[in-house]
Amino acid sequence: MSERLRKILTLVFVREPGKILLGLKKRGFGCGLWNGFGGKVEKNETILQGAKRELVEECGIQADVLERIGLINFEFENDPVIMEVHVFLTFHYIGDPVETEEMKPEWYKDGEIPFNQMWPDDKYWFPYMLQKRKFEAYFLFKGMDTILDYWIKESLNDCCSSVNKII
Ligand SMILES: COc1nc(N)nc2c1ncn2[C@H]1C[C@H](O)[C@@H](COP(=O)(O)OP(=O)(O)OP(=O)(O)O)O1
Repeated sequence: MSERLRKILTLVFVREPGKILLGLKKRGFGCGLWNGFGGKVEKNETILQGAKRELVEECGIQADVLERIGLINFEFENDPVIMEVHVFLTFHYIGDPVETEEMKPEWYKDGEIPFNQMWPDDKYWFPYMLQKRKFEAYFLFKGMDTILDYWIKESLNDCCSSVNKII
């Protein structure tokens, strides 16, 4: 997998005890689905900087400390690009969530997460993230709705990625 083209993205979850902040994506990739906050890492920024920037841009929340909790590689059938998504978590943040052009934020209780309006992979790895168990995962999609193959393991390497990045 290391020789494939990769798009590097972030995905950030803001937590309160027993609650999680999700955003309804209002445009672009994943439009109409609830998700964490994040996006493409830009040139000249680290993955962590990208994660913090996207959190501010998408819901107005500033988090100085983000814990890297997961790494998910997504592959879409007939698409040569691997999406490498770095998942972060924070309980420490400044500001109240605000609606932006890209996301409509809302708090959900841990037991009331709307998996039927989320990416189909989420129900597999959310339990790790909610329990603060570091994980790595891989999903192969056919279209946007069907998972053809996947694995999850409870561990997370320090190193990030690979050759042939496109960001
Ligand atoms: C395929 O399964 C996915 N599941 C989940 N939960 N999240 C995913 C999946 N695929 C991508 N994502 C995440 C990763 C990012 O946080 C966003 C996509 O970011 P986007 O393409 O919107 O990036 P931006 O830089 O914000 O894009 P624009 O500014 O160009 O709109 O979804």
